[in-house]
Amino acid sequence: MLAPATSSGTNTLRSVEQQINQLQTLRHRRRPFLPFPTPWEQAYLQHRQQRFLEVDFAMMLIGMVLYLSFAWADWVFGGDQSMWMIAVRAMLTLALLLLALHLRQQQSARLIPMTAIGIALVGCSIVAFTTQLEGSIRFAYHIGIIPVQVFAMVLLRNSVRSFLTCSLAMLGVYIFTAWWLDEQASNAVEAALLSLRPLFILFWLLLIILGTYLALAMERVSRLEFVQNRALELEAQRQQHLVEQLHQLSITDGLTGIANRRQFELRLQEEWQRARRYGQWLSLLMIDVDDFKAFNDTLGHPSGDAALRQVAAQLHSVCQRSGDVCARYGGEEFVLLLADTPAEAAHALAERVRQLVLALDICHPASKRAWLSVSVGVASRQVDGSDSAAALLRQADQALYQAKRQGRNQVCLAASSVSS
Ligand SMILES: Nc1nc2c(ncn2[C@@H]2O[C@H](COP(=O)(O)OP(=O)(O)OP(=O)(O)O)[C@@H](O)[C@H]2O)c(=O)[nH]1
Repeated sequence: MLAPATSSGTNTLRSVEQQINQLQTLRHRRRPFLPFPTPWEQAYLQHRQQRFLEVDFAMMLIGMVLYLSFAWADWVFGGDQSMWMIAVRAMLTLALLLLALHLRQQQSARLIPMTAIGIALVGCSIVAFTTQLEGSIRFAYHIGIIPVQVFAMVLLRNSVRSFLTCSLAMLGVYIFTAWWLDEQASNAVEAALLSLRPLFILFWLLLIILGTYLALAMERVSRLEFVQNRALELEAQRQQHLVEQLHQLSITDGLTGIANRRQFELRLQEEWQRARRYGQWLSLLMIDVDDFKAFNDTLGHPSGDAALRQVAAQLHSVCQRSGDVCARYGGEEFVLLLADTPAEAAHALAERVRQLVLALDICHPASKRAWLSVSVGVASRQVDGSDSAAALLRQADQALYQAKRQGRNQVCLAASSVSS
């Protein structure tokens, strides 16, 4: 029967519509940050990853090359400390490169948080270098933290959380180190530079505030774009479900849930053509409920409807093969189209159908048999170019008429079926 398929389609449609409504609510939220429910958050991270992966990865490589290239400064100004500073630079760059390559290959959504950790480590390494250097040159290393902060602004532009965590971690380490070491100036220039440190921290803070604002705006745009794309995808799914449902409705009988006459006529033409191509047998059973007007008149139309549904279910149960079609032809008349089935097999099946309906034990007070029964007309032919599907239908109808004339509750095989 077609009805259950339609109801599962309705459930899917409802779930798609619920998601569209949820997305609409999200879209109209005024808050600067747009968090998603967990499954969508995962999908969003994946989407962001795919969109920016290549461009961000190139930027990371540039950052690593720049960081490593400053080994020359360690070599020239590092004095006794130069070797370990270069070693730290090289090892950190190598570790970050391997990690970035791995996460890129995995298409992992952790690339952004890992980038934040990597940038924070680079920043901390520069703070560590400043603690080891002697003389005024160490203040050039202090300034070196600013390009790192700018890289954080660029690479973490779509993730406020990662940007803030990374930036505040670097600033925190810097302030803590400055306070803990309590550096002393050895000349007037150093004293002037040390007195400028609060200003430096203030500039840095301004940079972080600016970066946070940019990241919030960029992330919001990126999330809204994701919501919009998802809504479009779901809308396309909704349209497709609606078209499928409409199609199902157009080929289904509303009362019984089996195929309707329209669908039967289409399938009859298809099966007729197929049988003609392969020279196969095609059989048609026309089934009519006996004395149904009297049934309705005595038990009422609702009981008549219920009886028709039960009969349809029995008929449907005998259609086992994919080429078989069970349809309501109209009123209390049904048809079974049996592909690749010769006359004897069709006759046997028709007899089974008749008995199955009797076995329903539906009481029919106005019938002389006392139980609801059907008459069946059977027409079969081995299809060639000499005849038409309409002729097969006519023959089945004539056989049904004969079954009615002979007293109902019986099966009649069309004469033409035997001679074929
Ligand atoms: N309850 C109900 N009755 C229907 C439906 N479609 C057709 N009928 C009734 O089926 C009856 C068919 O009556 P007839 O064509 O006179 O045939 P019959 O009484 O079955 O007599 P025979 O076919 O000669 O045995 C009519 O009373 C229709 O109203 C339906 O969907 N529901």
